[in-house]
Amino acid sequence: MCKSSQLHAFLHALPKCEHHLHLEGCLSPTLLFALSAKNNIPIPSDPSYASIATLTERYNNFSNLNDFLAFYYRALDVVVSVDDFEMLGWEYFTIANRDGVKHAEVFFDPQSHTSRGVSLETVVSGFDRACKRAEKELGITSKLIMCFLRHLPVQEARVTMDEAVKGGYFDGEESVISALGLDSSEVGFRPEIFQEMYVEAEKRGIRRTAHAGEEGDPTYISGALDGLHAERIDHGIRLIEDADLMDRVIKEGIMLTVCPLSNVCLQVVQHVGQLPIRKFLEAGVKFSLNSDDPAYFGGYILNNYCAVQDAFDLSIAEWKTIVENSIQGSWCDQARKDELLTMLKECLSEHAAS
Ligand SMILES: Nc1ncnc2[nH]cnc12
Ligand SMILES: [Zn+2]
Repeated sequence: MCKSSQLHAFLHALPKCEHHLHLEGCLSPTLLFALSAKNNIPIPSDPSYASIATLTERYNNFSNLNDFLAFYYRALDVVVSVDDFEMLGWEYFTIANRDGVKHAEVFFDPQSHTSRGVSLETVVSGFDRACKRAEKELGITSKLIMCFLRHLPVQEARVTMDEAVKGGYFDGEESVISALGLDSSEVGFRPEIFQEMYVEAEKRGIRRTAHAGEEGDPTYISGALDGLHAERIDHGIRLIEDADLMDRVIKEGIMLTVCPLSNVCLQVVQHVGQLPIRKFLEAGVKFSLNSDDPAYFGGYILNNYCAVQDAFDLSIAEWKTIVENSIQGSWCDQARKDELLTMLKECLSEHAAS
């Protein structure tokens, strides 16, 4: 709940688009223990995994991105079947629906599963089922974004991409996987390393984004733009450190997918008020607000909207800008964007009348 309960209702009602959400980051301690029991796969012996409560407590104390990622990858051992992946995806969509998400472009990390002997087909089939069910039962439209793990050798990304192409999942915006992303440990793993795959994806009509400027300096952002032809930047908050690059991002209309609670949990900033939200709004940098790995970072998208409101006391006009930009920066078709813009207009009128 936000400090202002009237604004909480308004933020709740806004038609949200989420662009930075790792489906694997929705594996809550409760679901981890449930899948461990169901699949008879032991929980790690580390004392942090003694109970749901100790694990939740450990999740409140990440020291940085790599500290978090070790828990994120280890937890995945319990996710093995198509049903498990569907359950994980469905966990996200049901909570996203509660929070007012209408359109979601969600990441998944195939290499974190294929390295354990789980096939790409199993992963994609399960997540795709969750996406289709979300559209049918909740009216949430979605896209799947396949991410390469940048800490692994580039040849392994090549193998993953070849497999996606061979499986018929990766050929144009309308295919099961409609976009490419890049995630995992950032510093030391520059975006340009993955250029070859991004060039091929562009030729295939695949949309492109990359994590950059989360822990890495602004050259990681320019590297993703120049080297990968990224159309969006995930996180990107360190853009604020380079005025010329910021001008370029504004001119080219590149949208950042900002994740406020994630940045606090991973100690990129000490509190949400330190994020350049107001500076981005004043300068005209487009951004959406997102939850990243909500099972680990203490909140889903509405918690992120509320945290920004509590820290910056934004006006209704500023929220209109944020939500409009997040609709326009989505990769859905124009008809869907028009529907979302109409929902936004209705939400604003209702708020004005209240
Ligand atoms: N915040 C994040 N940054 C990089 N890789 C990730 N994988 C899951 N969450 C991530
Ligand atoms: Zn992320």
